[in-house]
Amino acid sequence: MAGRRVVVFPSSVELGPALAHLVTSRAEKAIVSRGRFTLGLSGGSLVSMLSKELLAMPDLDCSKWVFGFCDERLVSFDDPESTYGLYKSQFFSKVSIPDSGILTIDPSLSVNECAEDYTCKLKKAFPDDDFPVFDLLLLGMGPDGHTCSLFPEHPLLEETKKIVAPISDSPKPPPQRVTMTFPVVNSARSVAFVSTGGSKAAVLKEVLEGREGPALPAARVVPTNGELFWLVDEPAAASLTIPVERLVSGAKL
Ligand SMILES: O=C1O[C@H](COP(=O)(O)O)[C@@H](O)[C@H](O)[C@H]1O
Repeated sequence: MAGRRVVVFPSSVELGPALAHLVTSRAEKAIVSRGRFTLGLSGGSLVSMLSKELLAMPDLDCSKWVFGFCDERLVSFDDPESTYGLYKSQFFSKVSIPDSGILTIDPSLSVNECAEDYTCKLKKAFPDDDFPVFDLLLLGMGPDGHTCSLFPEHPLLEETKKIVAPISDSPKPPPQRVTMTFPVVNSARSVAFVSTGGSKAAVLKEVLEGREGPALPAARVVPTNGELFWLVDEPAAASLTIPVERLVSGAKL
């Protein structure tokens, strides 16, 4: 697929620093062009890797960064399932970021109200865009091919109008969540999936090489004008037959 880069690293030891370089290089570029860097975060296994690797970057300056969430679980911030709560303890509490730089959900609301409230926050942060155009979205992919909280065969895959959608029947707990929709994901300037471990090998092949039946959610991420990276480790890439890139250690994306 044109414009898609599938980059395979021996392990997360090499992948992590490359991810951090990708984030900070896109941040520098965005701040020069637009005065700020807008970054959408995912949860799951990404949280600890990203937090550790960004904190290891010399001279990390997030004062002009605006963080949003590609999806979020509707639980209180001190619940171990809260993506914001995890980033707060592992990253936000360790760097200087103005409160206005983190766009959080309001977990006290019902799931429908929460999606509406988060839509308003994104519209306010992106007043010029019909769908918010993030500089970079970092995505994960579950073993079922879901990304954000967009799950296989779920009606939300067909959403074309909403910026943020509520979901009350997530097959992966917790059941109540809010998620960015595909129009937002595919409007981003850059999207990077991070996928590691042998448990992702079979689904990664289906997503990147195609499958019979409807495309899995992760395969529907095709930025309209933006760049798309798949950063994966060797165990996740084990079943791939398409050409991939293998960067030498320390190379930048
Ligand atoms: O539930 C979620 O799962 C996906 C994938 O997580 P992973 O642990 O398999 O990497 C994640 O991207 C999403 O943000 C999260 O809510």
